[in-house]
Amino acid sequence: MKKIEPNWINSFKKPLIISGPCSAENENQILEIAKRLDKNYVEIFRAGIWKPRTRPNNFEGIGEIGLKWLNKVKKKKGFLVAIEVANKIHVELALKYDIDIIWIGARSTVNPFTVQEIAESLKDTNKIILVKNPLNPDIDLWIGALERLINKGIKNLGVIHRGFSIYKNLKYRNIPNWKLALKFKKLYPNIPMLCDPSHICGNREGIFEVIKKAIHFNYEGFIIETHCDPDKALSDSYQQILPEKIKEFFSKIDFKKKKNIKLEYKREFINELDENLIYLLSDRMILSEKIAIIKKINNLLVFQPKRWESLIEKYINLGNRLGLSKKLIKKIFNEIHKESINIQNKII
Ligand SMILES: C=C(O[C@@H]1C=C(C(=O)O)C=C[C@H]1O)C(=O)O
Repeated sequence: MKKIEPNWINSFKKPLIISGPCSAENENQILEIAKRLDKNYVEIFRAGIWKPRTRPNNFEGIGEIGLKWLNKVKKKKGFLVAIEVANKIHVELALKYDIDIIWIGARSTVNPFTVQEIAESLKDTNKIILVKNPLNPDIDLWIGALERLINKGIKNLGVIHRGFSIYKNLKYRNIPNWKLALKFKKLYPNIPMLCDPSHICGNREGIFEVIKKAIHFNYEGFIIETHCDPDKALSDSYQQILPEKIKEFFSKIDFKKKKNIKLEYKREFINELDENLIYLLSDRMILSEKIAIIKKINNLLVFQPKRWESLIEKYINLGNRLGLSKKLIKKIFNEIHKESINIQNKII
């Protein structure tokens, strides 16, 4: 990748906060959210105009009229405005309505044809272009998207870590990969990196915990979804927070208090893995309950020595291959098995 000069981000407060609704729904909603966002914290107003929904027949965005509402936010409320684009027509409209910041969504970053089309229609723009990570944790795909934009003379670039798609939701809707994002940062230190806690979490509860982590990892900014009535939002209602929450949270953060990043980063990894272990254990015990119901109906014994012996042998071998002692595997799985038997005995 060509060298990128340090840049546009310096003209904003640190951290840069982009906020606003997942989707523009109506003019009142847009103006109300803009009114309630504190401009001492939020400098850029976001709103989805075209929404890439997983299943059809959902609200797929308000379209061009929403760009007029964003112009009002710009003129009346003094925010810069940001939207997502996913094709040439979106780009043309974004430029026509003088949108200041344009981002490419995760579902577009995965597709080089889409990125190429967007890059060509943005050719030589001075607008700020942000690229969300692709759905799958493939750093080259992310870098490739930036290269396509750079090749078309686009200079004001940034990236957004919005987490990666997973088959099964454990704690997150899209699991953050801090390691991959930090690797990116190391490779391209002059490209500002923002964090999108709303899409990482997929719920309101975890958002500020994710922001705190990202602050420790030196992220330059955040894109956070806000709505004046989150429960009634037409898209992603679970993850939007009230506009006032932004000031409430950021006013309490001491940005000078930095922790040891290397240690924090490793600890973060451990916490993440431990939490996933707990989620998996919970799933495993739920399955034991279901098995107990089947055993009850079929008059079977709870303890199945043959199955248990074959399982423990298999696990010891797998542990051995992965550098874990027989003693450890036996200890852990004996406890798990004991608990599983207790659960089943209560049902039978
Ligand atoms: C879950 C079962 O019941 C018991 C519990 C087991 C476990 O938790 O791994 C395995 C065998 C049985 O002793 C089963 O029969 O598969």
